[in-house]
Amino acid sequence: MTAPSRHVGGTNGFPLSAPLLSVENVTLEYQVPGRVVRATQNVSFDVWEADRFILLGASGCGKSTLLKAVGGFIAPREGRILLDGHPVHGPGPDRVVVFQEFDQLPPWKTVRENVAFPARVSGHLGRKEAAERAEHFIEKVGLTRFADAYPNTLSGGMKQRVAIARALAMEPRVLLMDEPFAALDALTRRKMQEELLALWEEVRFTLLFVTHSIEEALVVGNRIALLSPHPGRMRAEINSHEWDLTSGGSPAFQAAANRIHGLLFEEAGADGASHE
Ligand SMILES: Nc1ncnc2c1ncn2[C@@H]1O[C@H](COP(=O)(O)OP(=O)(O)OP(=O)(O)O)[C@@H](O)[C@H]1O
Repeated sequence: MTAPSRHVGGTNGFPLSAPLLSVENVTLEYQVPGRVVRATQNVSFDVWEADRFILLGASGCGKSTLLKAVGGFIAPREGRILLDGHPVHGPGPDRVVVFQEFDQLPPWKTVRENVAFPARVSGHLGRKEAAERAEHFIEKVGLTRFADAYPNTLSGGMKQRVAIARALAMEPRVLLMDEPFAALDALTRRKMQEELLALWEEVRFTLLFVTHSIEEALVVGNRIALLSPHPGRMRAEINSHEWDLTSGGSPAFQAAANRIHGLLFEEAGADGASHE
């Protein structure tokens, strides 16, 4: 396993600041009739402010379950999750999730209402302030012309833009994204990755992003946790800040993708028995 990267500095090599989010030895399980399904085992990672941290792994390695646990929807069987040093005990507006599904927006609300309402409730804002914040983020995702439209009149990509604007307008401590672009066509997916990175450049939010695409992980993330399945365990953690949307197809990018593929599948397969 590669050494976990740390935001280190100073002369003694200690982290400059405490992590925003700490996942410490987290084991997650589902109780189903007659048995327990262990989704993750002993998973640990730290996310610092303004990180774009990726959970990458094959289907069933527990990525979504980890995201749900950080969201506070599932309690760890073992281990703990800390946000700003405090244990997570349930959902809260400091952690907002953007899902893959296009139906995550209430269809009876316009784009403007979809973005303003949660911001108003979570931020305890007045109507005017919430409306201003909504306008700001609707503009950031390029949907000003559609502010009065209803979700059913928008494309899949536009709905995801609304979901992102809605989440950012709530100003969460960490934005959780569960394969947000996986249901989009390849061109729209790439465009959305571009837009997300441009938004990050501007807003510098902290992102925890789930994907099973190695390429997407490399371009969207600055750090990547590789998980092996059944149950999900940390296989490795790597830095990926050197890659962006212009890197795709270069020999070095391809080599990085191949290396990750090897870490996820070939090496895991070779010694898989010791991880079960
Ligand atoms: N509600 C549930 N009840 C029982 N088992 C579940 C439930 N949700 C997920 N699991 C199991 O937990 C494990 C991890 O699932 P999870 O959805 O977190 O994986 P994932 O890496 O996100 O997969 P995918 O990429 O396919 O979405 C799997 O074995 C899955 O079958």
